[in-house]
Amino acid sequence: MPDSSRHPSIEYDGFSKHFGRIRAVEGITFSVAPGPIVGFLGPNGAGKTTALRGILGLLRPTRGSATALGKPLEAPENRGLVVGAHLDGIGFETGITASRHLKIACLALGQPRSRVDEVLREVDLAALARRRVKTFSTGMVQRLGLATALLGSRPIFVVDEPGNGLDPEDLRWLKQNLRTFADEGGTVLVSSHQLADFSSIVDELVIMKRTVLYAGTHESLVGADNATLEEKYFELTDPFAAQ
Ligand SMILES: Nc1ncnc2c1ncn2[C@@H]1O[C@H](COP(=O)(O)OP(=O)(O)OP(=O)(O)O)[C@@H](O)[C@H]1O
Repeated sequence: MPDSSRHPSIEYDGFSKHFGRIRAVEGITFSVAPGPIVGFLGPNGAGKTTALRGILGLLRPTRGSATALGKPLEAPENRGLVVGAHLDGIGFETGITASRHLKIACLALGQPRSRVDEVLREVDLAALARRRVKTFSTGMVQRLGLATALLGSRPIFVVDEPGNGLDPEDLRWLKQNLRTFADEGGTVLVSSHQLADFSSIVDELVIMKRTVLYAGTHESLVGADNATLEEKYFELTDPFAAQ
């Protein structure tokens, strides 16, 4: 992002990912520093999840690089300790309880079991710790995903479409949590295609559609001509429809 006084935690440098003939992401370059909440926006199929999977070391770039704290996260033991992530469509073993799920994740991450109760409290799921995940609502599943991402007390938090399935109360809770994490010096990159949900919370924006269309502050995007984020977003992503 444009403020070079903060050392970036996430850096994409010419990152491209092709799946056969599908050019999902083409040469994206931007960085994210601790402090601001950075919204990663783009229409369906724009390549957001592919780019996030790149930073998590879950896929290899066709060209370029994606690094967190200066390194690619390909080693699984590094991945969990640097970046807490909650990706859209993540699966849970539905027959187990929330508490059991988190205990297994603690083992995988080398975290003490005491973190389980702490994160359950952080995401307001303590009362449901012994309920089976298959009985959870979508919002509860989202909270469990976020709890898993928070387990390692990591400096970077990457969240893909966290608003999906959340009611307004859940959404307010989520925004407050992301803000607290960022205010405490965490790095937050949160993807969405739901503009209204996040326009009130993101400080900086990366808007992409295969390539980066905008990377900068929320204020400078909408400020100059007093436009709304939605107007600017459509101008960038669908210039013909915006006319
Ligand atoms: N494993 C894969 N194999 C083939 N094509 C893929 C694969 N993963 C993603 N794609 C394609 O890459 C493009 C970008 O997909 P991606 O999921 O990254 O977009 P997105 O911005 O996250 O979309 P959404 O908001 O709908 O989740 C799409 O055309 C998708 O079909």
